[in-house]
Amino acid sequence: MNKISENRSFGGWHRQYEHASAVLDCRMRFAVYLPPQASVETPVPVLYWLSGLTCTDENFMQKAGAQRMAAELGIAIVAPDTSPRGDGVADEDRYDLGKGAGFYVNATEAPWSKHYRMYDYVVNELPALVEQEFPVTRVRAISGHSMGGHGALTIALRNPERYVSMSAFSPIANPSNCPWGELAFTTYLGADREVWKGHDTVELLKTTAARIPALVDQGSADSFLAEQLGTDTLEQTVAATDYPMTVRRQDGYDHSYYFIASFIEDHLRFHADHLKAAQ
Ligand SMILES: N[C@@H](CCC(=O)N[C@@H](CSC=O)C(=O)NCC(=O)O)C(=O)O
Repeated sequence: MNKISENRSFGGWHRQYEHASAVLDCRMRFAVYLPPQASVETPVPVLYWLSGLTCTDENFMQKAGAQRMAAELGIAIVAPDTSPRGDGVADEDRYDLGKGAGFYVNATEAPWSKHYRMYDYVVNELPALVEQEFPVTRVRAISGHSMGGHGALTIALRNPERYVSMSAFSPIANPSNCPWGELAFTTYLGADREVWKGHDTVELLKTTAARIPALVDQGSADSFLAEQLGTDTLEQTVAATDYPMTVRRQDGYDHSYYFIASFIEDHLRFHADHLKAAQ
């Protein structure tokens, strides 16, 4: 693992690292924010942040403005990249498939299955590395935006023993029934819609017995809301299953990081309550 940048921030440190990923079979970059409290004597819990289409580890760290509150609350934040990278990695000449669009699944279809295993990377390989290299505990929460909101919710719902809380901004909540999700799942997972259900928040909510506290924010002026995100279906499913998920509609907000920056404090405080209770 190589450190490739570091910046002091609110008394803590923002750092970027590059490492060889065995799971993805390529070199990967991720970012970590370590709050001032983090030390070997006082390890801190971790919030994993999964970004959306076209993003790298940098979008959230540079635009969300999360560091001040993470420093105050004593939470580390880890932001991985959104797909495998490198010259030998399969790609498509479009923004919603291939590099920058890993959809947090393990691809089973050629040529994608060689590198596109973002589910295993986020669930297992990256936390193992983070917990070995940094002064953090094994108490984790997970959040994300859009494609990353889909990733955060589905990964937590599939692994309730690994996360104390989950949240999302503008998640792709029902990817089996929207153009982004149908394209990605057909391409990475094949045509069997039963397989897709294992990576679809709405479908997972219908069958899970676990109850992970959850917060979702959705802007009313989001240009992707009608066609891609499935928020109405999410709300109906939460009500029908009595799932402990708060879905907030935020008037006039769009899909951008201006929206995320406006409400990230609420999400960090929400996660901090659950992370501290589990320490
Ligand atoms: N057509 C756009 C789409 C890219 C986009 O809007 N990406 C969002 C996430 S969308 C769902 O996963 C994003 O977070 N962009 C990065 C940012 O910093 O805002 C395009 O290609 O521009």
